[in-house]
Formats: sequence, C-alpha cells, structure tokens
Amino acid sequence: MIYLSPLSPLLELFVRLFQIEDCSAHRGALRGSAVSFLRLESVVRLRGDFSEKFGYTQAPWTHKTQTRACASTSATFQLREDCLELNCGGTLMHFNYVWLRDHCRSASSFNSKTNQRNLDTGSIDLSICPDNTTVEDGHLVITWPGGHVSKYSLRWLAENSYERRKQSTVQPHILWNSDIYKNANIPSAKWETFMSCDDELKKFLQNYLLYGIAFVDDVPATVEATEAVTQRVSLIRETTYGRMWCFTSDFSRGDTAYSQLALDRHTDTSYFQEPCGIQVFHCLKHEGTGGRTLLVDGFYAAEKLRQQSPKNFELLAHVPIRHEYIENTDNHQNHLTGVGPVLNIYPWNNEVYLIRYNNYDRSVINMIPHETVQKWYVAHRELTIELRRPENELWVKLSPGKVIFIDNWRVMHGRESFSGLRQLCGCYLTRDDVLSTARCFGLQA
Ligand SMILES: C[N+](C)(C)CCCC[C@H](N)C(=O)O
Ligand SMILES: O=C(O)CCC(=O)C(=O)O
Ligand SMILES: [Fe+2]
Repeated sequence: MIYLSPLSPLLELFVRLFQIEDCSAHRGALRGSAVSFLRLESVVRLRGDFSEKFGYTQAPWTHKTQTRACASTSATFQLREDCLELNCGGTLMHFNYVWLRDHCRSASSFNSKTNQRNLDTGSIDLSICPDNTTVEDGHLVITWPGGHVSKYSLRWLAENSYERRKQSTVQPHILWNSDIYKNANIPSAKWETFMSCDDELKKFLQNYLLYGIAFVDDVPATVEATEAVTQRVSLIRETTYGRMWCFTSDFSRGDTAYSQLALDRHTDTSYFQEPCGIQVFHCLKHEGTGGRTLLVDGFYAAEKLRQQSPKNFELLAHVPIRHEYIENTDNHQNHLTGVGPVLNIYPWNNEVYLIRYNNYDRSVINMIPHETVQKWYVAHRELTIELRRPENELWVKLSPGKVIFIDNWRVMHGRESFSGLRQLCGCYLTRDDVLSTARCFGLQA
C-alpha cells in the first residue's frame, strides 16, 4: 500500500492528472485509495501489444480532458516529409497531412452547425502535402494543391493534438472499499435543489462518475417523483421489466429478485448484449426486517486481481461467457442471451470498462475447452474472493426518500433477505445518455 501524507506530491499529481474539480472534497478518498494509483500504473504498464503495435504510448483518446489551450497567438512550424511539426508555446506537436486535410474546418469541409464532416475522406490524396503554409493571427493556414485553403486556430490544434491528449489519462475513477467510500463523506443530492439547480446535478454526476454510485435524498416516495429524478439525468431504458418498474416479493416474474431471498452481489441484465448502464432503486415501503442493499466496487476488485494474478485477470478478460434469461410464465415469455467476458477491457489500453458478474444468470459454459474451463474457475474464484471481502462491502438501508443510482457496468449490488412488505421502484438508464449529460456540464466522461 502506498501511504500518502496530506501534502503528498504524488497525491497532488494524481489530482492534477485526473483534473478532479473541487479536489478537497475527494482528498480523503484519494489518500486512502491506493488502488487508484496502482491502477493507473498498471494500466500504463499493461498497455500491451495492441498499443505498441499501433504506436500508442498511452490512452489519450479514451476520454476528453479540459486541456489547457495553447495560449500563444504565434507558433513555429517545420514541414517534415510525413507531417507538420508545430511548436506552440513550447509544446511540440505533430500533424499528419491527410489528418490536417481531413480535419479542415472550412465551411465546405465541415458543418459547424451540426458538428459534422462534409468532406469525403475517401477522396483525399493519401500523399497530400501543403503547397503553402503560414501562421497568421493565431491560426495555421494551409493552401493545398488545387487551391483549397484550411485554417486551424492554434488553440484548436493544441486541444486536439495527440501530444496534448496523451498528457491526460484514463477516465478518473476513485476505486473504493467500504472505508474509502465512507471516509469520503460524499453528500447526497437533495430533491428540491437537484430538481431546480444545475450545479447540484453537476456535483451529483461528478460523484457518480468517480464512485459509480450516487444518491438523491428527500425524494417523495412515489413512482412519479422517482421518474422525475431519473429524467434529470438521462433517458429511461425500457426493458422486459417495463420502463419504470415497481416490484415486491410476489413472484410476478420468473426471477429471484421477486422473492424475499437474499441476493448475492451481481450486475443486472448481464444477459443483454449491452447490459443496462445504470440501475435506479427507490424503496417506497418496507414494513419488516432485513432487506439492506449491498454495494461492491467491481473495478476495485478487478484491479486487485490484475495486481495479484495478471494471468487470471487476462483469462477473465478474454474467455467468453454466456448469460441467459429464460422466462416462461403465463404472462411473460423471454429468452435473452448476452455473450462476453466477465471483465471487458478496452483493447487499446486494457482499462476495465464493463463487468458482467451474475452467478444466477450465468449460463452453460461450452465455448471453451476443458483445460481452460478449470483455469477459468480458478480465476473466477479469485475475483469472487476479492468481491466477497467484508471490507469491500458497503451496506445501505434504502428507505423511502432515498434514491440510489448504481453504475451497473462497475458496481455490483445485492440484498439481504427480508421479511414483511417491501416495495421497490426504479428503472434502468442508458449509459450513453448519462455520460452525455455529464459532458454537457463540462465533466470528463
Ligand atoms: C430490477 N428488476 C426487478 C426490474 C429486474 C431484476 C432483474 C433480475 C435479473 N436476474 C438480472 O439480474 O438482470
Ligand atoms: O431487492 C433489491 O434490493 C434488489 C434486487 C435486485 O437485485 C434487482 O432488482 O435487480
Ligand atoms: Fe439486481
């Protein structure tokens, strides 16, 4: 474990790299979250053949960061054989010529109203070179053979260069166990403010992006209010369970969720080719005992596994596993399947972005030979041990008024068995739209 003193330069670096707004709020969490650092190192260390093969040195394209723009209005350049080398305020950047023509922002090449390309990339001469190049008034101006003129602001070039981009890092996440999350003292958003004030929504989204869970308190205990809260954030994803769903232990559907039994940690809709991005729960009523909600950060466990047993991590990241939902009742007929590894990683930087972990809904394993089957079970066991460590478990009692948003690609949920009438409502949200809302607020997502 790395211990960080309050003014640790490493911590400062981490905060700066991840450009977390309002660092002070997350300082405590960062200090305790050694795994976040390990993760950053391991992502870089394990970037793998793919990235090396294509000349990538990091993962600059994964997520937008607020790069400091090139403040200077002047720059010097060199026309190399295969690229234009631009020195802008001390940063050396390289732009491929086809890229420059392809990214021309003139009206005939690009529609700035729709932010869409007009130019047919297929018609660019792949050995294109500028006829004339100048820097004027904070812009790089290129005249191409045939007379077309492209004008790029130095600021835009800097923001969109590979060199600037690679200074940014992967999606900031604060990986947590129970203590890390509790010590971070993340405030819940409050219904009234959440519904009326964009700043409250932005803070909520920032917490959601960092931790994969976020809460809104004081919400009226109705389906309508729950729907209103979720619609502040994103579009609702309708599934076989409905749009807004309300459920209790009545076995109205062929699934254990509709019982009083305990449910071990899991992700939902693992049997979708694209599992739902976000799960929203609101407990409208509980007259009885038990029924607490269990939350476990799957990314934290996955990174531990990556550290301890890279081979087992690799196996879980590559062996295809099927999940299945088969329902055959009077009212509902479903047969859904989703195939993919337990740990889904981006091939270009090995960052884990989606975990499918649901032992209830995991289907027959028959896509791998028997020796791999044994190895897979060993790897799965190691991940399970991590996910089950008591110190990784965050238990919360959902009570009327408290709405929880869970990143279903990252954080597992479960529940304690319960007695009495317990009514939950909620919905699934589409991940793309949640991230879109966050980006519209200028957050890195
Ligand atoms: C949330 N709601 C009660 C509507 C559906 C529950 C789905 C349960 C299923 N086994 C899964 O994990 O996807
Ligand atoms: O009853 C609960 O608290 C959650 C059940 C569950 O896992 C689900 O509905 O997805
Ligand atoms: Fe679930």
